[in-house]
Amino acid sequence: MTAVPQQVQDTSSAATAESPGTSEGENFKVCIRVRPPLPRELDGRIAFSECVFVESDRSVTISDGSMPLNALDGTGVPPSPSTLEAMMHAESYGNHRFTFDAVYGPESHQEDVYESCAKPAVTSTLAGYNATMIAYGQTGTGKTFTMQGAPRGEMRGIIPRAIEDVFYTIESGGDTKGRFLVRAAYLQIYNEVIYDLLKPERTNLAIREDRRRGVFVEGLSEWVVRSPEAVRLLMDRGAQQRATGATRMNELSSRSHAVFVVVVENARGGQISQQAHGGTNAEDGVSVRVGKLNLVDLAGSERLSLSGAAGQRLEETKRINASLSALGNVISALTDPRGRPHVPYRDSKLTRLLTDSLGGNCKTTMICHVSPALEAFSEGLSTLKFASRAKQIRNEARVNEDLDQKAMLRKMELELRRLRSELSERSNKLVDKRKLLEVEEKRKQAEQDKLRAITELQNMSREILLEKQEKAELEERIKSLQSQLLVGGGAGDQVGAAVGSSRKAADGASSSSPDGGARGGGGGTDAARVRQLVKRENQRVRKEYESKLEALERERLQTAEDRAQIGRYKALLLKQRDIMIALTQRLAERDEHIGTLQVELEAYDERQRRLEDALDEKTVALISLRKAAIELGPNNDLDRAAAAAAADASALAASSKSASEMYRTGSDLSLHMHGATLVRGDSGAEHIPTTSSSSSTTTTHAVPADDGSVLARAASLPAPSLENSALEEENRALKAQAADHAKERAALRAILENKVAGLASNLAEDANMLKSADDGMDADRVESIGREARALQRLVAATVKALSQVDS
Ligand SMILES: Nc1ncnc2c1ncn2[C@@H]1O[C@H](COP(=O)(O)OP(=O)(O)OP(=O)(O)O)[C@@H](O)[C@H]1O
Repeated sequence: MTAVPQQVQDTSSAATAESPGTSEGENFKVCIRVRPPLPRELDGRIAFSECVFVESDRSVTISDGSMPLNALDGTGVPPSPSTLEAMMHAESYGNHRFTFDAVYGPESHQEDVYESCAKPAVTSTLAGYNATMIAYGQTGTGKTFTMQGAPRGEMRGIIPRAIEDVFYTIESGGDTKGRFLVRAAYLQIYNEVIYDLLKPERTNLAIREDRRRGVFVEGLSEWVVRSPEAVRLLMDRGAQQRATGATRMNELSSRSHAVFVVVVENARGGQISQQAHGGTNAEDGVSVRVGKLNLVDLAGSERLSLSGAAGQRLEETKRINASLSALGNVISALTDPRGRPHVPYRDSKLTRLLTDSLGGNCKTTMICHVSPALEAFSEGLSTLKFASRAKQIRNEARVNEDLDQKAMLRKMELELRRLRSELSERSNKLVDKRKLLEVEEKRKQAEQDKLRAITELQNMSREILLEKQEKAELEERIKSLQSQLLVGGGAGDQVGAAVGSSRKAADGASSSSPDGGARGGGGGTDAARVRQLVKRENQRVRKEYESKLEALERERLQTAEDRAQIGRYKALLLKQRDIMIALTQRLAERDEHIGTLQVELEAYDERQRRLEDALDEKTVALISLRKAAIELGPNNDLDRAAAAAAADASALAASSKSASEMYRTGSDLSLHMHGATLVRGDSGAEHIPTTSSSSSTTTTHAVPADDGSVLARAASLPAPSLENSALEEENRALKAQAADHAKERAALRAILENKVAGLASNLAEDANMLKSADDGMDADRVESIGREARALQRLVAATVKALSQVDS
């Protein structure tokens, strides 16, 4: 092997300048992970050629293959300064060796990476530190694999393992003490815009900074989680929202920087108490530590010339490269050997968000990923140089005490405490209310008992009073009896004897007391007698009272019976009143009917009168004709015709008059039927017997013009035959008129008969009804209505009879 200048740049001296034990060096760790070759690299057109060689768990060499890797191996000769200088200007070829906090080769396991690289930072968050894990590297080098990996199993990445560890550590209670609250948030920076991956509607979020919270994303949703499973669900949800796309180097390339944030609050010491005014009491020995773990999966850098990206993909790549370049600038500024000039955190959202993680209050671990393939030599070398530079960053990590007492855990505990106290207060109130109700119930019961007792007492005292009164009455009676006995006033021989012996006994005892007999030794018998007397008297009085009570009871029953009877009478009276009202209505209707009939009758009379007048005039004319006929000679036709006409007229007049009178004097049962019966003679002519004086009267009447014409015609008859035929003609007309009249009369009679019969039957019904309901009714009134009805019935019968006679 020819001697060639060593082109190995060994950064180990710079990277490990600080001993691992010092805090600042510990706070910013840089690890390298080399992924295994992918199938596409192994099976590609160009045979796979390796360029990254892991030499130990802390050192790695990258070689473009232009010289043997082991060229310096075994020489142990450090490069001369001139050689180093030459190397610095020949960065893109040759062999480069780097030393870091840890180097993981292609065969490294997820668990190893987590345990040695991530775990210390993760557990430090439980102690109140900020910790950040940043996966850096070219696209397709395994950043997402390291951070997320598979959700379950051996391939689980740092994030799921970190979450599990957080909960495991809390639950196992090892070094951790107190109460914990774990919250999670998930965001992505895509095209320099911040998105909330757990609330996709929240976009374009702003980064803010304040003294208490440091740098934070305003409006980013935080989710309280109680188990690794809950966190896994959040991660899955967020991963679905994350921007990915296929690139030449990676089929599922992350096109955004993703940050999964876990905040752990730990309250230690005494309980958080709430002051009366609602604030917290800082003096109660409670300390709340707030640790924040940022798990950052950066989008991969990509050479535009190689990516072949265009359009949106090109824009994404540019933005990704720009933000990664800003990250490089921040790191350069932070590691500037001239000191710490302006650090351009604000040049990108990524660096702004990672302000604390880069040179601030944080325990940061950067895992830089490289591809083993020679084709990625240039990017790999660039990554290693970047990592080497970052390794010089110094962070100052300190425990975050929640001095302002605004930690969410504190707030939640206070809220919990407040709610608990409210609950207990309400429960107490409820109990109080229940007690109050019970007491109230008891009070009511007691009041009722008291009232009942008072009533009973009143009853008892009333009874006692009565008893006392009775007793006093009895005593009074006894006294009066005794006084009677003392004076010996005829109260019976037995009593007199008893008292007499009592007095004797009293005298013997030289006692002047009225009841001395009972007290004295010899008065024992007297006292017994008196008692017997009193007993008897008592019995008598009792009997007397009992009989009085019975009498009173009887009286009470009688009164009740009377009252019931009165009620019945009252009901009957009401019924009778209703019947009277109905009857009065019927009578009024009947009066109305009678009035109508009266009017009809009067009309008929009027017509009758006119007919009679006409007949009278005819009669006069006939008489004149008769005279003329007599003068002409016997048995002439004119004479016969005149006689027949006179008879006819006379009959008609009589008939009219009788009918008229019959109706006018309808109430008179001894109705006279004037007029005559029409008799048909053998000759066929009608014969009218002249029974009326009017028929033979010779009185002359003023003849009206029409009827006068008949007379005039008769008087001026040229021959008797002509006269006769005229008269016969007229006679026939009169007969026809009479027949019409008779028909009319018959019809009128039928109507009248029906109406009168109806009225009569109504009256009969009324009378019957009255009879059946005359219980307690005025007897005179009933009788008078009955009489009226009977009279009407008789009147009707007579009328009907008379009419029948007229007809026959
Ligand atoms: N250590 C590893 N062991 C096995 N396979 C790995 C490892 N690292 C990466 N891979 C595989 O390499 C491919 C690319 O990995 P990954 O997507 O994690 O890269 P990346 O750096 O996140 O890419 P990008 O920046 O484009 O998102 C995946 O198929 C992944 O499974």
